[in-house]
Amino acid sequence: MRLGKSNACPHTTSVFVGGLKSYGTTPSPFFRSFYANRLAFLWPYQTSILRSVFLPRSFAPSLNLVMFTPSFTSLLLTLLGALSLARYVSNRRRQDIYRLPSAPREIAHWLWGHELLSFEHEATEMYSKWVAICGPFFKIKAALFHSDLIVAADHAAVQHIFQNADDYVKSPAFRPPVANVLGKGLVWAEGDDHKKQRRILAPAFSPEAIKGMADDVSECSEKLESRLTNYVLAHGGSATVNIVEYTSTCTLDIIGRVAFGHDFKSGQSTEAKEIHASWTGHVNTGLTFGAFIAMLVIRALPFITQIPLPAIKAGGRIREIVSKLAMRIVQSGTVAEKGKDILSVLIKADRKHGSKTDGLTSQQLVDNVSTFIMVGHETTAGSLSFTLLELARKPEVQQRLREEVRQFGRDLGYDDIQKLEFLDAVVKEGLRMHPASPQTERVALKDDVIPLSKPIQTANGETLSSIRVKAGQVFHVPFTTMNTNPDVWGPDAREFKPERWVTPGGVPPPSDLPHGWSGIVTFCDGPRNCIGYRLAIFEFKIILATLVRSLEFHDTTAEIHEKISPTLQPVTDGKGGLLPIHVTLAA
Ligand code: HEM
Repeated sequence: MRLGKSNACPHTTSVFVGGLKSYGTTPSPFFRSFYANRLAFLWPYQTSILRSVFLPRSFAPSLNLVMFTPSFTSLLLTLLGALSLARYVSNRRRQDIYRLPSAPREIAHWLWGHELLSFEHEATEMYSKWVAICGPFFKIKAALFHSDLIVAADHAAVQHIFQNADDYVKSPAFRPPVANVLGKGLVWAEGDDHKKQRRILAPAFSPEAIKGMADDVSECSEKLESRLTNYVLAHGGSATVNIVEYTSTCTLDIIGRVAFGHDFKSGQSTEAKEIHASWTGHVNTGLTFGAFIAMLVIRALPFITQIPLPAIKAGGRIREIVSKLAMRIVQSGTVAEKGKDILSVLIKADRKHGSKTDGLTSQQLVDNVSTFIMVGHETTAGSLSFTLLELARKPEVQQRLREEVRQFGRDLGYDDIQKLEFLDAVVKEGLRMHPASPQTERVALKDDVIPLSKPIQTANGETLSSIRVKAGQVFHVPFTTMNTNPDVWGPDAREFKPERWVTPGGVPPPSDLPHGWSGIVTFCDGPRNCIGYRLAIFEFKIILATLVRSLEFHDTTAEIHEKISPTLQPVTDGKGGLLPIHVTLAA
């Protein structure tokens, strides 16, 4: 058993601020530490190696003859071999990844490692299987000869990673695509830039601010109810719909109104149609093998996102549409003095403090509005659509929810909705089982010691209650796996059972659950948790209550898969963003 102090590397303690670009042509500290770990030992020999590899023997006389004699080459190779061995041994001594259990090595592909299997299966399905074999902290073989990745589903380890957000950053490979689709707003920012943006934006998501959004949320939900009801009536009282198209137009309407007072007209405005078309293209491209390779190539060569490839252009198009809208409003300065939308709140706060240095720049305002529009509508729509599917598959649960909602009458205000106990349970269960972001990734910026809640028994009988990791180590944190782990939630962990939340002892005690909203990690945790979680939960509840009071949802025979692209997506008959549900009027 070992509990030790962090073995921090003095060269890698700087914070990853501003990303690759802000370092100009100098590699960022992340890259320095990342590549230094792997290649530094070759550096003194670079000239010799390059010459011996690239220059034909006939050129030797013009260089240094000694270098090309066989005895020198064998000496050099022996030296390199000895150095590699010494480095390998020292690395093994300084980190514990070698001692971690591994996902079965025999099923790893020589080129794609375990990563292709994860990509091909349902969201985090393989991680759940490997947790059952290896426990909640293990390694997998990465694709393209990248060093092994650690899958972290251990509660203490995950809390440590999320709380120390300056030391565990989003992967550099993740940032260029984010900048491309969402802009350089809160999701993209790191370090001090992130702290500043977060401090300025947080008041726009306070409980009071969300309460101020209640009318907009209710109106948009009622519009959705009318649209679906009219569609069903027009089809003789029953119809099969792609529920994602309905939920996502509603959540887009809501975020348009609450983010910058814009009406997307129930998906009928030109911008709404363009966003929908570009997003659908983006999702479907993300499901292809080409996208899997692209992700790996971006991981190895992040600058590739500057090249105008079709998939990259599709993401850029979403941003173009949304930023144009946001820019129009920011530049016109026509912010309603009484406006409660996020942009009005931010611009008014900026005016009040008259701060040009401490506030967000116009570009950051626009980038954050783009960010909120995209992450604020597709996420909630994804989890909500799967929750409606669960209700369609469990008619008795759906009926219980309908009865509770109906008892409260039609006008459900912000305070009323908090009193609906079973609605709360359904929403928690939907978010537990179908997190909109099924997994995330972090990279260690410095050497560290990570605590474990479940100690690991090594092959030679040692017990590890903490793990030493080196700078550059990549972690995958599978939220869905953590939320549905039978070791934590019991044998019915993967069943949709909202009643567990209202039954004494139905949910494990907080000490057995991870740190996070309601003991689940759906909204992440720590300084980078979801800033919009209150809005997400509130709109989830209002939309669900509004729909079930007048409509009934039924399962179809369609086989629906749950994939990640880039958020949680239903896939039916190979098509992403398609979740058929049969709808009738509720008795
Ligand atoms: C069911 C709905 C939602 C879920 C499950 C969800 C989940 C998450 C998760 C897991 C993260 C952390 C991602 C990571 O660091 O890897 C996150 C971050 C974020 N979410 Fe959400 N989200 C939802 C809805 C929303 C809404 C409605 C908004 C805004 C209107 C929003 C805005 C954000 C932003 C800006 C971040 C980045 C926060 C930061 O890095 O400081 N999300 N969300």
